[in-house]
Amino acid sequence: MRCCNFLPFKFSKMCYRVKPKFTDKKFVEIDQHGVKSAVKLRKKVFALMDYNIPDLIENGSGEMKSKMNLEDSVDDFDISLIQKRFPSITLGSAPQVDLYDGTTSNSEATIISATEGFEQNFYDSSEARQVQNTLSEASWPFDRSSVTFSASRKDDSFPLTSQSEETLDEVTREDSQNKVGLQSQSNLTLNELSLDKSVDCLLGLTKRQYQLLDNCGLHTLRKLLHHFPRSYANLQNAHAKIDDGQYLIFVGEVLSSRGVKASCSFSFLEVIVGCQIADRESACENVTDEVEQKKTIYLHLKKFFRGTRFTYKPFLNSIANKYQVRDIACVSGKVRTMRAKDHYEMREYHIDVLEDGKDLSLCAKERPYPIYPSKGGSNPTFLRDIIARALHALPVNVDPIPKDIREEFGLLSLHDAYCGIHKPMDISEADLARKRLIFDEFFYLQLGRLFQMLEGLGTQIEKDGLLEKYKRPENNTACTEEWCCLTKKILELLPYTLTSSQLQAVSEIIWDLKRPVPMNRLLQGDVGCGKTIVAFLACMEVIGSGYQAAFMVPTELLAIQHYEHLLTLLENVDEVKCKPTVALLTGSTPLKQSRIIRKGIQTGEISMVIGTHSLIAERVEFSALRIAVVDEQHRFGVIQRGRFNSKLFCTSSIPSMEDAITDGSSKSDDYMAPHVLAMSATPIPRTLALALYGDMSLTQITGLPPGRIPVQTYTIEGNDKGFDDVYKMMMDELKDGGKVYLVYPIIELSEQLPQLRAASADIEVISDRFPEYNCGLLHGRMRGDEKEETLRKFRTGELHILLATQVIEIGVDVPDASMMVVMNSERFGMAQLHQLRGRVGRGTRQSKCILIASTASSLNRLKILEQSTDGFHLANMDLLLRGPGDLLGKKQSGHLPEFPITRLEVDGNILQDAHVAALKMLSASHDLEKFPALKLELGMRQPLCLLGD
Ligand SMILES: Nc1ncnc2c1ncn2[C@@H]1O[C@H](COP(=O)(O)OP(=O)(O)OP(=O)(O)O)[C@@H](O)[C@H]1O
Repeated sequence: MRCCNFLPFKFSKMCYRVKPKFTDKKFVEIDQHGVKSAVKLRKKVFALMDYNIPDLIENGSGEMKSKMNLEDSVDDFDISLIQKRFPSITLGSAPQVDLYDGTTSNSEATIISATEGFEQNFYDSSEARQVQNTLSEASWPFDRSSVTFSASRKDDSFPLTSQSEETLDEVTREDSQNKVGLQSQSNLTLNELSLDKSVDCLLGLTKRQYQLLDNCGLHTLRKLLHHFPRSYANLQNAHAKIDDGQYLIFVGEVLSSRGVKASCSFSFLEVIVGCQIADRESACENVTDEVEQKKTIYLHLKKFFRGTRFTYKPFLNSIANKYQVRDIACVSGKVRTMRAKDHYEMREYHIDVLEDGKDLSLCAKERPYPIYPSKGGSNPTFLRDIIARALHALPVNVDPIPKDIREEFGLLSLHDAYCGIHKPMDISEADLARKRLIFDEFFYLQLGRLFQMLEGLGTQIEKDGLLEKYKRPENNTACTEEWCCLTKKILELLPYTLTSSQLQAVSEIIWDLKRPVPMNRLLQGDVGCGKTIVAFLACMEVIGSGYQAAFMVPTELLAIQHYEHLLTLLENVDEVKCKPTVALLTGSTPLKQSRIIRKGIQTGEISMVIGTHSLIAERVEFSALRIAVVDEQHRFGVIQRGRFNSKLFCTSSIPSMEDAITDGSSKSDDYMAPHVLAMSATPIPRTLALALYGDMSLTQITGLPPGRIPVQTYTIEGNDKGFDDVYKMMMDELKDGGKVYLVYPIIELSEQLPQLRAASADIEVISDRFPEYNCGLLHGRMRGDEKEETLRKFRTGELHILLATQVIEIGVDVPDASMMVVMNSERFGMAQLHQLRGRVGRGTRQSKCILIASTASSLNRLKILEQSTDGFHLANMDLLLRGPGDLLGKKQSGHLPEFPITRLEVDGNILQDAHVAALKMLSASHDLEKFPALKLELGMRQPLCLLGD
């Protein structure tokens, strides 16, 4: 066999076997063949095999020993001395610490407290701060002159070794102190502030790497830096037993450092670090031996480079020379056991060379090790390296938020935040960094929305007024005396008195209605708290001032219910000069009638219209629409809600109501978009509401009307015994004069889901079971009039049991319905179940709600409902359990801004800060002209077209 064919064959075989014992033998064979390139080939073998250096040293030829220059190193190196300085080297395996693992903030709190405890025990942080690490490995390709470092960061993760670099650090420190700040923002060059430079500004980035980043969508520094770690491994000091895949931290001596060209386009750096650790195994064998046994382990740190340019000798030498034999280094990362005993490979690692005379205790500190999610096929180690480079390339004064705002809200600078999230010295630093980045996510959202609202206003006074309104929402109420006559009259005629929370809500809304700026308000309240009357009163206020009102609901059933309710309320309103004319407009309204109604709306004869989506149809033209109420607003898209905005009114008043105009504001209010009052009966946590509707004012009705008895909730497993019990309870309730809802997840039986009970299939079963009571069926496939007829019969008592699907979930108000049974209730979300439950307990009767679960295991989640009837509490629980996406449903969560790092369920307080900060900035400069960097950043983050409807 020809030598050139033979050698590759032999090598490939060796590599395949990966048996270090054969290494020497094979080398002898190579030498025997006298191949010129034997040395070269040998390097390739090293590259491709898990070879065993000490074996080579002990068993190998002298030539090899001298080449490797390792013998002395091993002899001289007394790791035990160093290890004595690290009393913390006691821990073994460590679980990975997930940044976002838990569903509550507890996990984060535990991590922090655990770390704090650890730090207290093992080192004095002031000492630790003194240590300087060496230049990180990833820094080699940079143009060092362009790199600046933040001095405000307590520990620099990218410490410098040379004097000149320290001087640079000093300069930067002064620089950062002087430059950043509210007054000086105009001094910053916008170029410097831009995080949106292409990643190709990173020196040393190969074409292939650039391509890779581009493919993953990480084409700018911002994108790259916003690829946040998924979690942090909690680095532990190596103990005797090292397992595959652990993230460990070691201190040891560099035994060798080599840059090896493995092929014409492939090279690698290998640094071998020897570390001494306690030898548990031999200690166990020799129990009488009091002296602790030590053993040396060998870490093979490997880093691979692909590309011809990385195979040149100067490059290989430069990377190898960064680590000198006998350097003491702190190595952290993921270990992989090699075949040879006590040899471990690390491909994902971080190495810091420690300087002489420095306190090494820092190395014993637990250090979070960022773990990145892979993206677009690029591996996490690669991303880690590139991100490290991006951090180096990041100018220190990259922060568009002025210094005084940062100080006021206790925020890190943006530069430090990026360093802190990607290379934290400890978990608390990562946490601070995270706080800053979350702040930014909320801040720009709030800023953008407020900015846009201000832009829509003409005068400075109006702008100041709007900001003032947001700053002091508690002052924004109109007391009852300020209400118009019609509203006051209806208030008097109500068969009940409003609760204080309802009164407050009406006052807030009416205050807003009197402003020249279109209101955009969300009225939230628990099921049955009495939102409808609050909205009606708001409509009356507008009508009483000579304008029109529209009330849009998601279902026809609800529209009819509200219409009838309002007519009853207005029946007694005789003394008022102009009694409002109310119309009902839904998809089922006969064509002729709907034409008449539309005409009435257009001429202004109709002052209020209640209806479904039909109200926002283009053909419906209002004469003077001043308020649009959108009930169950989450059922409508943002666009649909926004449609009302196009219904500007062009005359100042309705002809028939001219006399009623009291506020005299009409003239100036021509061509204004109507006020929008959105209502939600699905309480969503305040944070989520603000995030979703950042541009909306929020009014909450907190209590329930007096005399309500909380609904008793029971969870029961749906087995034979369970159903027997439920039927018995139903019978008792019916005998007692009550009415029962049975709620089903589906209408017809399904072959795919045989465990589900279906409404139409059960009607016979229930009728047979309760022969002396009348049963009715209500579901979404029925015609509008059929549904209405069935509901009417149930309301009047002709029907005693109503088998329904979730069509009854919203708005159905039958006050004397006193019991609800929900079949397969695990199929419903918590908020949905709460809504359903809200259909009972609306009168003075003690009501029950029975949640039947298909399996025992699903009972736990339902038990939360057993314990609480507070919708806000349940919404919070739901948010924690399912996250905002599921809680809001597809339609609405589609409008939730993307929060890459924020968890809305736990980060609510930061949102409040961000809101205040945004108001401050805009108060200082309405158009942000004083803060060009901030304005630029806002434009980058929030393309304004995405913000509005
Ligand atoms: N202050 C009050 N005192 C007594 N009853 C009230 C009061 N306010 C409203 N109600 C009555 O409470 C019932 C529920 O009111 P309403 O339908 O407005 O609630 P809601 O908040 O819209 O509920 P849902 O979210 O279920 O639609 C109605 O029958 C209403 O007449």
